[in-house]
Amino acid sequence: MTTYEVRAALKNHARLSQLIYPAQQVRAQEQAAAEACGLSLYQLMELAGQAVFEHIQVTYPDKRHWLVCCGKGNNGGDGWVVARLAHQQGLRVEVWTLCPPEQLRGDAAQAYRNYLAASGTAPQIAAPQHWRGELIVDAILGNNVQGPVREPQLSAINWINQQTEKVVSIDLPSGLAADSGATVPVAIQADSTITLVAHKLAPLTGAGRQLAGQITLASLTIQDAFARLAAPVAQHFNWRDLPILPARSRHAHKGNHGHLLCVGSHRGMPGALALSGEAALRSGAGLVKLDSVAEHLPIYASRRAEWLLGTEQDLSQDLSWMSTLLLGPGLGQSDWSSKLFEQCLQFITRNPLPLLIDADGLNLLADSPQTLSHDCVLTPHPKEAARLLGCSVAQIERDRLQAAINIARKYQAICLLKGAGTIITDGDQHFVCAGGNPGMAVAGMGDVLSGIIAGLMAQGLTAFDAALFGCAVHAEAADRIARNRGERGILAADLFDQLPVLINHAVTTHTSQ
Ligand SMILES: NC(=O)C1=CN([C@@H]2O[C@H](COP(=O)(O)OP(=O)(O)OC[C@H]3O[C@@H](n4cnc5c(N)ncnc54)[C@H](O)[C@@H]3O)[C@@H](O)[C@H]2O)[C@H](O)CC1
Ligand SMILES: [K+]
Repeated sequence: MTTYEVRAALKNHARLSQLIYPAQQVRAQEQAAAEACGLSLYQLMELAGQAVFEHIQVTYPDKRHWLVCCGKGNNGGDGWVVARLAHQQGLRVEVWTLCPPEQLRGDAAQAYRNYLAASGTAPQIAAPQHWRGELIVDAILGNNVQGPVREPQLSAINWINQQTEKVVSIDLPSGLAADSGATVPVAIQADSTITLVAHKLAPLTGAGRQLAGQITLASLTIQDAFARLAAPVAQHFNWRDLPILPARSRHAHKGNHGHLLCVGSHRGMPGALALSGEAALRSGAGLVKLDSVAEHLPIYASRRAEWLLGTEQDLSQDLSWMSTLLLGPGLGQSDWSSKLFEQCLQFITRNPLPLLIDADGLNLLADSPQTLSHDCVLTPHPKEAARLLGCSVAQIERDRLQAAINIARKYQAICLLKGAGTIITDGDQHFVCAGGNPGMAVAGMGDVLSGIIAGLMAQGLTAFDAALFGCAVHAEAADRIARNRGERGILAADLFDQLPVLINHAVTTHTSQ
């Protein structure tokens, strides 16, 4: 397979709705973008309020008694617009303002005055007592949270999180830091979030994906002007965005599609390497060899005749045979593990070849850090990422993108940081996978992912392209199963049947066009 520019194709076909912007870029450019469209910032706030109001009416048509909680800034201003529109439509709406109205400034003050003129109803300052409504609009904090949430916003967030009614957040769940995803100390748990102007990173990865609920983007009619002015930080993508893989030549033979060597599975852990090895075959790798402890070989031989098999005695010759190395699934951290790890890394250092390090291979790498190459993919989950950076898991989760960038730069490799909204970066270009679901948080899913990516690298995709393609296919496979059978009870091996369909489906779809 010729080297294929998955990354370039994703970037060339990116829609604005897939680009992710730093909050500072949104705040800096939305005014110029609005003015380029003949709009004032206040008119943009009106559009924001209308978008939120219409979203709520469509999503929750039966909810006729709302509480709108407005903060001090323009996120609160959006809330005043929503409250006014709801009042004008005859809904029962109460406003809880965290800022005495006379202290409001700018567009937010204007939105408040328009609300008061339309409703004649003064807002309440204190937390509602014995409130019995149906829906809460979170207009407390938006994309401009600075530092840990202070009072009275903190108490308001905690009060809302204790209610049972539906919660709709404007722009971001209040308290969620737009770019890092930090929630210090707490953020709103929303049922849905209407993201304004452009996507920010936090709701798309890590805890933010849970806090935001269902995300809807409202670009407020300024998307084209905004895209010309602002610089995105990352791109959101999924399986449907993947470019076609080149069809295979008619006279291909198994040697054309890579010699993948999978090293791992210390004594008692045969399953990990089997999952990776099968995923690699299902992803189109030509020859796949498993090197593990001798006692596992009969298990592998009885499970899949297609594999070549070896032990640590064969490792030296197998390293010379291979074109791509997958190191780590089930490897363990024993002396046996360390010996194989060192032998593999020393070989790769002398003979640079595509390499994927996963699982305990990452823990062993963390114990003896060394720079690798951009033809290497590291696939840590947050705990392994913390080991690789020598920090805590909490620090990883407080800024997932920066953590992935730090790993990519420290080890000079592609970093795929697993978790909700997997992040893939080479340290300069950053992608967030939109696919995936909590049903993937089960044993073996990581082994399958590493097998898919290594299988694609064996077929000639670059490390970055294989990580992007493999991550999206892995997530889509699990999402299809979840759509059919629900999220609980998905087994890692269940993905195998989906893999050829998804990889070849891309080929079939595009070749038919
Ligand atoms: N017309 C427009 O500009 C539009 C803005 N949109 C909405 O506005 C927000 C961004 O508004 P901004 O005033 O910049 O910030 P916020 O409303 O998010 O909050 C700032 C506000 O909150 C206080 N604050 C900041 N940090 C903390 C903290 N850690 N604890 C407590 N309070 C905090 C701060 O003092 C300010 O008063 C954006 O999200 C949109 O919702 C729309 O895009 C429409 C056009
Ligand atoms: K909000």
